[in-house]
Amino acid sequence: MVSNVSDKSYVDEEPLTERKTREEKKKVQKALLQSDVHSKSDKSPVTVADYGSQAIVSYVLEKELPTESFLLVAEEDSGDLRKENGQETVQRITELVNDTLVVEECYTAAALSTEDVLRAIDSGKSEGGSSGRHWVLDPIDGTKGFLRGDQYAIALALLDEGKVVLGVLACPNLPLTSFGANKQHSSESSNDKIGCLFFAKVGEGTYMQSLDGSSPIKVHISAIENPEEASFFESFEAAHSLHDLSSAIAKKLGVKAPPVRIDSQAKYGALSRGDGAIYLRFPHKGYREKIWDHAAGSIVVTEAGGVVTDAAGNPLDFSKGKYLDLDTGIIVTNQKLMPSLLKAVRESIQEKVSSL
Ligand SMILES: Nc1ncnc2c1ncn2[C@@H]1O[C@H](COP(=O)(O)OS(=O)(=O)O)[C@@H](OP(=O)(O)O)[C@H]1O
Ligand SMILES: [Mg+2]
Ligand SMILES: [Mg+2]
Ligand SMILES: [Mg+2]
Repeated sequence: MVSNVSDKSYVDEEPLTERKTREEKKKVQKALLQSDVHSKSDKSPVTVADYGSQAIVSYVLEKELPTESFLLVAEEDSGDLRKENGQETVQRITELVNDTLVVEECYTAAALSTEDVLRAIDSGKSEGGSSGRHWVLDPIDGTKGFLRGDQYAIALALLDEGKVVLGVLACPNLPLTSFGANKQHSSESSNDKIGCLFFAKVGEGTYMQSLDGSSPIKVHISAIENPEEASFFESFEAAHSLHDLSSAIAKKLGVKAPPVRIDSQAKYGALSRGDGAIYLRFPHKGYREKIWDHAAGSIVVTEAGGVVTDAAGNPLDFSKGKYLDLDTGIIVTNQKLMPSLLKAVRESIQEKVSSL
């Protein structure tokens, strides 16, 4: 629940002209990106925006933290870009990066070369682990959502000795007020202002502010205790999570509302302010979860009072390198609902197995 919804800077409707400009920008962005989408070896999409975002975050972190030995675990690498047919794409990424850095006045002096950009992307090659400090970055989480003009997030976290101690989640298409069961694609149609930044530091709670810079407010996970009143989030993409298993779990719990399907770690952000009460994620057999898909989101939720575990109730372990080594899936809710959610998950998985 957003604690001070009476704060007018949050709930003011966006003026019509600004909304039109934003919609126009989105259309242009979408058209531009359709022609700049590439397929990675695992067949997932990557765009100039994924590479550009990784280059910028990596470059800025390294500039801002000159005294720290800088280790970054990030999703993208420059392998495909360094191939012969990657030159044109690298050129476009470099233009995008320089145009963006120019807007931030302190970086105007530095026009980056294509090699600087490739190097910045490759700073993200650290493997993570249980010792020292590692930044963890998903430069665009929910690339498919980004391409559809739906939800996506830029997700950055800091691991200290394998534990998440800081998380920042930028959700440019997430409405500032709420994203509930009846607002599945509200970023396209509502008058709400959009663009949220969530941030959490261990022991200090979770805060949200608008991406255009209002003052932060503290947010809290839903306090709902009766599952009949709860709504739940799951992946937009059926290929990323077993929707039929989530639906069986929700039915067993007595959840009445239909699932709210949104892309990316925006689900964790929305959950941290009480938009829904549960997040269920059950990837298809054989998929290995990466730490950059959950590190920032998990601290944003836990610092807001939530609990994040695997399907067996174990906390997520970010100390094992790039991958999360977990049992079956990821579930998130508040402390009150977790015991009954775990029971419903266990029973539904057993029923699924015995029906095979
Ligand atoms: N097969 C499969 N199963 C499970 N998860 C997968 C799978 N393939 C990809 N991914 C990862 O899902 C990330 C997108 O987040 P979500 O799954 O939460 O969003 S959604 O499906 O787009 O709704 C997405 O993150 P990005 O690659 O950053 O977009 C992937 O890391
Ligand atoms: Mg990806
Ligand atoms: Mg991701
Ligand atoms: Mg990504």
